[in-house]
Amino acid sequence: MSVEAPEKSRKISFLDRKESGVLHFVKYHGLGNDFILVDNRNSLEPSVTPEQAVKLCDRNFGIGADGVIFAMPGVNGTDYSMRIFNSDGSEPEMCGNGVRCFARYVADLENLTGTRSFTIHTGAGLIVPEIQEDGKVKVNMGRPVLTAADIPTKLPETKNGAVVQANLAVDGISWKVTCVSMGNPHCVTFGNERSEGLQVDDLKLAEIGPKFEHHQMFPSRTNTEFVEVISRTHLKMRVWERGAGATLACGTGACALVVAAVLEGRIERSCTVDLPGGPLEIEWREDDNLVYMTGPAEVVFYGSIPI
Ligand SMILES: N[C@@H](CCC[C@H](N)C(=O)O)C(=O)O
Repeated sequence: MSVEAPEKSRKISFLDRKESGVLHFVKYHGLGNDFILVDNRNSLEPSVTPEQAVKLCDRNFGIGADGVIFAMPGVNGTDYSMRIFNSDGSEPEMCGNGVRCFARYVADLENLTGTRSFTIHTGAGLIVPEIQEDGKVKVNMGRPVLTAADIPTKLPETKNGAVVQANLAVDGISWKVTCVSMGNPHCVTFGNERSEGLQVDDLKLAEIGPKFEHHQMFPSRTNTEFVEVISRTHLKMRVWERGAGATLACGTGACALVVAAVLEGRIERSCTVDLPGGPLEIEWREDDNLVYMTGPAEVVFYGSIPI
């Protein structure tokens, strides 16, 4: 693997390179949730297989990342399509931190500067990121899905057709969970029968996370957010991601937990979410039911690797 510093003068020539047998990529991160971005604008078929993605994401034997993201041609009139493989090779429908990185990446590929907005086709439908003047990316993340069958979860709907504070038994403890899909499934919990309010720093995430991810109540597995309420406009969370494990941030997860916290009557609709990698601003609008996420996306390095 070769690595190049992200200097402005070298970017264009690097991004234009296309030798066969070599993958040219740019690594980005959104609050430490890191991705290998691949220029796939010439095809709707990913140029990397799920098995290769697992190797590329390996932090000891590969580049190291939480996922591989492909910038593809748009469909149905959109500017681009985005697909992603998790670090275990599975393909999720959406990725919030990834879509912010995607916006910065395509702006770089197309040599665009200043404020820019793109329409992106994803497995979760149309997503619209906008690069702001300060370099942060504000994303229209669409509307949350709350019906059990569509999340999907086998847990019962408990409140107005949504799964709110349902009981989920994990290791003999009953957890209160609210389930939300932001295109991908999320199980959000603020506590269990032993402790009503979580202190998220005390959780043994690597022990408990996989038990939620693979729980029989989640037929497509699930991402799980463990949340501590700091105030009515401030939450703190740790996440166990489907297909990636403990990560430093999850954008769809931050959106899902704000929706869950509003449904549980814990917070206002506009909120700061502290993730291990830093804060995201999330707003769930009452008038049109859309969720907006604002946060950073940064280049880590440019690289090439034989494939
Ligand atoms: N980190 C992402 C979510 C990535 C997909 C997730 N692991 C899944 O399988 O659903 C985010 O920022 O949203």
